[in-house]
Amino acid sequence: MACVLLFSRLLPFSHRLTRTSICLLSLFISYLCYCVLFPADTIMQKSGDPPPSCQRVLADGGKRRLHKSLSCVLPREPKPNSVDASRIKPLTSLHTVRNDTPSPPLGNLKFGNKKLPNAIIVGVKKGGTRAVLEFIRIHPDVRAAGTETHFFDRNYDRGLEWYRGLMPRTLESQITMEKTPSYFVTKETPHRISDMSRDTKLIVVVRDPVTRAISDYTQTLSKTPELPSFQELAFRNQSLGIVDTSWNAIRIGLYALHLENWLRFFPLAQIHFVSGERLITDPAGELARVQDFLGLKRIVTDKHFYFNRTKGFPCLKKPESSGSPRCLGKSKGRTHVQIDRDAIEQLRDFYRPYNVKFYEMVGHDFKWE
Ligand SMILES: Nc1ncnc2c1ncn2[C@@H]1O[C@H](COP(=O)(O)OS(=O)(=O)O)[C@@H](OP(=O)(O)O)[C@H]1O
Repeated sequence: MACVLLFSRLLPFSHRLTRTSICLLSLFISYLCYCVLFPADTIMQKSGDPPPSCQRVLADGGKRRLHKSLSCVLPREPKPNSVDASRIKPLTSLHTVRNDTPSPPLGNLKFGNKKLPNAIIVGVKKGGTRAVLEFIRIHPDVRAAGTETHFFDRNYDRGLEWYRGLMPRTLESQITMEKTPSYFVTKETPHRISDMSRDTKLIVVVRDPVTRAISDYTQTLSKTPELPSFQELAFRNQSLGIVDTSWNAIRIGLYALHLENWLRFFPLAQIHFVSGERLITDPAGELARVQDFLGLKRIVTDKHFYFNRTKGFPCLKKPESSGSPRCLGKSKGRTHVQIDRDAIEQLRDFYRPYNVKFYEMVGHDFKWE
């Protein structure tokens, strides 16, 4: 329309112009018409300047213009690795879990933030710590570091920001967890965790110390076949029944002694003890108590477990990440080395007073006989 008007105004004078002038004039008019029909921002988009997501929203038209401007302006977060991304729950499912949870800010909508852990599985080695972590992380309000960080025992010099960097991204409504079983027997760990936050919730998976020691030995033997026999390591003098408490596999099982150190920094109410034995016979029951302790809705239930006869342990029916049933790896649930009955009886006698003391301290009889 603008082109036609312009032509009709200029035409009466054109007869006075030379052929060249007419040509130049037509070119100029064509340029003017082009500018009117294709405004500048459309041309920029077509040149590929804005990110693809912005282009797509623009193509939807004016109705979604606000949406467009937010998605284009928000800083783009780096893509997390595929495991992390698959573990992030859609917001809709979170809201069915906790209706009182306020919506996260728009910037965190997709990936959340890395936070220091609210809860740590601090022990004990070979108690069943991996099972507890894998089972609790099915919960949509829990996210966990996949590997043992060993921050409070081996990597403390690296600082809390390094530690935070190992954590998965969480939404405001989710809690962050990690597990490093050696924490329970490391002298410095309780006060270091307390320095990070006195509110940290602690979980200890305990198991009959005799079975635990044999499990520990079986694992070491699988890596070091030339290892001396269990009896040689466990006793200073087996005929006199003198146990070698300097051997780690024995020392770890002195739960009462280690717990004393923790109680100097944390109240008992802030420590939850999982029975490693019941974790195998009744995983849902133990997980119900863990969820209560963490202040979570009971979402992980017996529906999530089945007993795998080949493995001889409970396995997950449908883990969060893959959607197919899954058991723990081969290093969990190994066949133990055979230890003669006398040695086992001697170790039971040795541990008995420590166990009784431990039951008194925690107010629960774990019945390790
Ligand atoms: N569901 C399920 N599947 C497999 N294994 C299970 C399960 N629940 C508990 N357990 C017991 O966990 C024991 C290993 O304990 P941890 O995970 O704490 O070991 S480690 O300290 O991290 O190496 C492991 O010890 P071993 O049987 O001696 O290998 C298991 O008895």
